[in-house]
Amino acid sequence: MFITLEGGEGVGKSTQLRLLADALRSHGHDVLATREPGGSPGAEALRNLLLFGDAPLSLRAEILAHFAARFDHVEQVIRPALAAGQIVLCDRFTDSTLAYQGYGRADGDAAVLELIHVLDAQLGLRPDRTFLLEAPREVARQRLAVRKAPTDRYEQADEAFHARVIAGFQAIATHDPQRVRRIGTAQIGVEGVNSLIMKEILAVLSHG
Ligand SMILES: Nc1ncnc2c1ncn2[C@@H]1O[C@H](COP(=O)(O)OP(=O)(O)OP(=O)(O)O)[C@@H](O)[C@H]1O
Ligand SMILES: Cc1cn([C@H]2C[C@H](O)[C@@H](COP(=O)(O)O)O2)c(=O)[nH]c1=O
Repeated sequence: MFITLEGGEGVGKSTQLRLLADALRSHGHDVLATREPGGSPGAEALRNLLLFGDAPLSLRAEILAHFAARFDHVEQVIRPALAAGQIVLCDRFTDSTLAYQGYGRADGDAAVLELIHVLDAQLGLRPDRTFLLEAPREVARQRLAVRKAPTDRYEQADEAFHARVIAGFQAIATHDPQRVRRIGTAQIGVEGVNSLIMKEILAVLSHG
């Protein structure tokens, strides 16, 4: 089973990934928790370039770099883990490229979305479930302000960019409601979000 967590910065993806991995392990499952961009040595090197490199890439170069990282991660880490029967939990996947590059940078430009879909089709791996965590941007910004992590290129982008990213995620969820579950995180707290996601994952594991 391949599960992804998606959403803007500060909505709680990394927190939920850790809690889900612990909860699934306590139910006896073998779990791989991973992230994008990154998750394999080559992809982590590309993450550093994409998030903290001095030279910003042109849009299509940036998309290809995200997919270069993704192909390496899928081929070297995710597929072998799935083949070994592990549940794979991934913090971000192709939906983030659609939201950040396709909507955030390209404002939904059809040719750019098509490029991303073509690369994704070559990848040939779709998540069984995606949990789209959501919070008003102001709430997410306040959470990030207390978190001590270095600020990356995307976090530094202006509010109009982040508004397009959030609208992009909403469009993805609207087009694929069977796969993508939207969860508002502003009101229900970390544990509440975790139990909603666990309930759904356990249902999928028992009924398919
Ligand atoms: N449901 C929640 N309610 C309140 N605070 C939360 C909730 N979920 C996460 N947080 C807090 O918000 C901060 C950001 O959470 P986290 O790092 O998990 O977000 P993220 O989506 O992974 O962010 P990024 O994409 O920037 O890595 C953390 O300090 C975390 O403890
Ligand atoms: C996979 C992917 C990620 N991004 C952006 C989104 C975030 O701003 C960073 C990753 O940081 P995080 O703290 O690990 O969430 O990268 C992107 O723009 N495109 C992508 O495909």
